[in-house]
Amino acid sequence: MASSEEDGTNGASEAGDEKEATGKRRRLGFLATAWLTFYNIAMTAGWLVLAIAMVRFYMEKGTHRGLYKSIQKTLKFFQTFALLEVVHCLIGIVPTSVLVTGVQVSSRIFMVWLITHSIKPIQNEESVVLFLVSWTVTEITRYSFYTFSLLDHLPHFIKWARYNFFIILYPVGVAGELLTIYAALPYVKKSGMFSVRLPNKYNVSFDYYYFLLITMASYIPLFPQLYFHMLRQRRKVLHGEVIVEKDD
Ligand SMILES: CCCCCCCCCCCCC[C@@H](O)CC(=O)SCCNC(=O)CCNC(=O)[C@H](O)C(C)(C)COP(=O)(O)OP(=O)(O)OC[C@H]1O[C@@H](n2cnc3c(N)ncnc32)[C@H](O)[C@@H]1OP(=O)(O)O
Repeated sequence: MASSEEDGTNGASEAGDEKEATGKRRRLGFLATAWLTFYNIAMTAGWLVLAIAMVRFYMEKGTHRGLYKSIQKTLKFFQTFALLEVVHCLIGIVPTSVLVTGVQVSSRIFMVWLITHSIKPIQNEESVVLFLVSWTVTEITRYSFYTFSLLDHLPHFIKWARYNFFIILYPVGVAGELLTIYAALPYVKKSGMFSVRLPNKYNVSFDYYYFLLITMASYIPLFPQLYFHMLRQRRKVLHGEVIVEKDD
């Protein structure tokens, strides 16, 4: 964890940040900046709507049962819209790796469409709330961070939150996702859904149950890479490591 001294800014680094932001806008061009600003504002608003809907639901009903059903349309829309993030990387308007973004976005799309949407009996699992809450807090922070950065008015708290909340929210979200997939396994095995059995005219077989087991196992090598990527970003942004390297 960073100390407040490490996280705080001083005059020199603030001036550096400002110069860097202006440089970034110039590099991006007007159209890309305008699009990203619109995209980030829309996504912040979308996830804020989701947060408000979840809090209102819980306050009115006093239970998490039925929560997923009540927010699913908004969730599906905004999480699917996030596929554009892969496009942003591919066309080079954001400097993030296509692979890192691809893994992050595809795992979310997979959770939304191929797990929670498709397997109705698991929609009331507590683990669904776990990943919904951690995704929502993360995305409100992340998209507002990008928006304020593009507008050159980044409050320190948003920057701090972007590069600290994930330390807890990432493992919590991953735990929620894995527990939800785990809860889905018996239903998938019993129903044989999305599976293709032999014999068939194409002579191929696919077992969704084993696919889910492999997917769960793939979190072991993939999640640490995303987590360490974020830790590196945190060191760069909050501790100014790259700025020091550039000055050298
Ligand atoms: C088909 C089945 C697939 C199954 C796969 C199974 C394996 C899955 C394993 C992985 C599990 C992940 C689970 C996950 O869903 C759980 C959660 O999310 S829980 C909640 C907590 N989550 C997080 O904290 C997520 C953190 N992730 C991210 O932030 C991003 O998605 C990530 C791509 C990982 C990192 O983002 P990035 O590299 O972009 O970091 P930065 O924010 O520091 O940005 C770098 C620079 O890019 C600029 N940028 C990026 N996006 C924008 C934008 N939209 N608008 C403007 N600018 C943008 C940013 O400003 C930085 O620029 P610079 O360096 O110049 O300052």
